[in-house]
Amino acid sequence: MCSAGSTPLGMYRKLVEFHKEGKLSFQYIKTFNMDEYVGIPDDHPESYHTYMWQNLFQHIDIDPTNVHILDGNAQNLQKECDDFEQSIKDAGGVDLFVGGGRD
Ligand SMILES: O=P(O)(O)OC[C@H]1O[C@](O)(CO)[C@@H](O)[C@@H]1O
Repeated sequence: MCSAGSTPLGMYRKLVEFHKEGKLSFQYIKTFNMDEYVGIPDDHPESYHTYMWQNLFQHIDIDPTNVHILDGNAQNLQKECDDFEQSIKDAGGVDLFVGGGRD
């Protein structure tokens, strides 16, 4: 479970570094982000989609189908959250939670 914000940035940088040094692969990793803004496009500079791709995902070998970030533009936000919860359960639950700030 990933978060955005300033707290995990240093860790994301280290993960990218380890990957580039050939010490770490994300090939079999599934990620879920804890939140996303409602009503801004995924490619908005402030979205958590943009944050995650710019700071981590585009630099590592993660399979994009293993990246899960809530759709803040879903027609039915409750259903989006419920489906997201189910996807987490289907993936076997959360093994590691990377929080940020006071979360
Ligand atoms: O780590 P920071 O900069 O305090 O940011 C925390 C923010 O990041 C988020 O965790 C984003 O995922 C928010 O929920 C939270 O408000």
